[in-house]
Amino acid sequence: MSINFYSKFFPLIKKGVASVPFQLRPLSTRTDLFNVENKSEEYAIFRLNKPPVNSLNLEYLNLLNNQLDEFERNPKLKGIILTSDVKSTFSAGVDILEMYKCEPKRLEAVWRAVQDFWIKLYGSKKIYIAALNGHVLALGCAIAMSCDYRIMVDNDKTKIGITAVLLGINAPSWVKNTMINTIGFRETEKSLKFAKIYNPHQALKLGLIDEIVSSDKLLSRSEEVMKTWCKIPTLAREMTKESMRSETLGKLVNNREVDVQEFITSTMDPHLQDNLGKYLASLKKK
Ligand SMILES: CCCCC/C=C/C/C=C\CCC/C=C/C(=O)SCCNC(=O)CCNC(=O)[C@H](O)C(C)(C)COP(=O)(O)OP(=O)(O)OC[C@H]1O[C@@H](n2cnc3c(N)ncnc32)[C@H](O)[C@@H]1OP(=O)(O)O
Repeated sequence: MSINFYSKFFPLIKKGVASVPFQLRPLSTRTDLFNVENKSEEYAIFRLNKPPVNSLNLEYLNLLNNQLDEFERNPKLKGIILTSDVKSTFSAGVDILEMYKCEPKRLEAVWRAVQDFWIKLYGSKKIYIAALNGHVLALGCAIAMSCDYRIMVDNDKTKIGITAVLLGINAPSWVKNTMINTIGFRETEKSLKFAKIYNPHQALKLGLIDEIVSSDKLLSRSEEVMKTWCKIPTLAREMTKESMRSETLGKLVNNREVDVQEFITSTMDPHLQDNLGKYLASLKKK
């Protein structure tokens, strides 16, 4: 069995990048939109910071994809804690303005960047812990589910879930598969079919998240879990992750064009555009 999981799929994402030689990286990276803090040689904290809700547009997805590549190029780094500096939101998913009244070419680029992000994250051999400080919606929920472990703040007002169906969107098969792998088939069917949104305690009961902690303990608990897992023999942990995830990953890697076309066709549908316009207005009205 191949142990080089990421580089097995990576050339399919961005030809040639897998051969970029390893270089020494700075201790931390800060941009206006995210912050990476290397806590030790072994793990880093990756904080999204695009107020008001960490919505994912093309430029942001490209930036985040570059950062995931950066993590992969560091062989000493074992894990990443993914969280957000934005108050009360982890991520509200794709920037709806990218989907509403959009140009097909731009929409295609957005979707390819979304696919890249999921393939890099779900396919990474490294340990990803999602420290969920706030709302985790739509693609934000798919991102959290693609991590190895989810810890969420204890706040009943915080929401997690995917409500695509309310707007007439059938969630892509790789999102469904990720959810099935997290909470099982029956709960996924109910969750997606009925646009279920959960508070942290409901999500914990379902297995959508793994732990709940008070907000002041979110990072310390995430670091505690990370430190424990960094002690597990790396090769065996990586091989186990690969064997658990390769089938699901391969279903998108080998089917990207169909997934792109399905997304463009469904998003450009006039009925969906109408729904998106109303939905955007309802968000702005609040
Ligand atoms: C189109 C929805 C389809 C659902 C898609 C389902 C997905 C299936 C899974 C994955 C892949 C498929 C394709 C993926 C698509 C998406 O991810 S689309 C994004 C769907 N996201 C949402 O429906 C979340 C919408 N947002 C909210 O519910 C709330 O904003 C909140 C995150 C709970 C935060 O609430 P609050 O703190 O009260 O903040 P406001 O609602 O006032 O929002 C602040 C401003 O941010 C704007 N905004 C919110 N979300 C988005 C977004 N996703 N894209 C762009 N802009 C967003 C909001 O309009 C406010 O703007 P103003 O300040 O009023 O200008």
